[in-house]
Amino acid sequence: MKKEELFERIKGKVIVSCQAVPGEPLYVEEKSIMYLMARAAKQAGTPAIRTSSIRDVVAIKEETGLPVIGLVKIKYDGFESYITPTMKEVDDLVAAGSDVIALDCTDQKRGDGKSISEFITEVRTKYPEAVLMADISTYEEGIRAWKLGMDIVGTTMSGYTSYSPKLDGPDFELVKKLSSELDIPVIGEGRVHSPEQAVQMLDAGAFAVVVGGAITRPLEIAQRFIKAVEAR
Ligand SMILES: CC(=O)N[C@H](C=O)[C@@H](O)[C@H](O)[C@H](O)COP(=O)(O)O
Repeated sequence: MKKEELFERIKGKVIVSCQAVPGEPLYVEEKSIMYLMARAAKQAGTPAIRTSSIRDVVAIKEETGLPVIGLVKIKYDGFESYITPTMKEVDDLVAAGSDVIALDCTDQKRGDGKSISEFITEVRTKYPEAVLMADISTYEEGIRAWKLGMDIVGTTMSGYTSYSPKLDGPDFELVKKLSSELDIPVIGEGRVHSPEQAVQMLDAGAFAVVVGGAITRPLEIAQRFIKAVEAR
């Protein structure tokens, strides 16, 4: 799908993130079951799915026919970044037909001696036509990713790097600042737990919103209910 067509499709919408990694209740070793979550999200009207792992990218594309924002979560020795940290994962996602490739564009430590600017430039050079999403945690990281030619910036990592604010809810401020500066889509992502917060993300300037755990992580949802009741 062409970049412009994809942008038109997701503008002002909720993209559902369907992810389960080993250790999570919905991770099944033998086969991907995330395509069932994606089926539900499609029926609800989502224009695209965000997912992790090659097998889930493939299964979800096959099930839904929707464009997919793909990433590979992997923790290499010496790396803090774990979202599509090296060219190997980028190559695999491209080969799997991922419509968008999401990668960590934070200042977190990389174990390969490359700066994040070098890595982004390598990816952009190798795949000039790919649609690349930068998962960032601060304003400065967002600006740098944009300057280096990333196509989309997402606030995915805000709250998950040691130096970004630890908020209970979404980072509306970051969305607001980035969307007023950048001429590429800024996706509001991370801890959007209610429909009201999704609307607030768009009101803050987000081009689209990604909602994950609040829809597709039953453990997280159940914990939130139980915690609230226990605190009563
Ligand atoms: C920090 C990190 O690793 N985020 C991951 C990135 O893809 C996913 O685990 C999140 O579910 C996704 O960002 C959506 O966020 P939330 O599930 O809060 O709606």
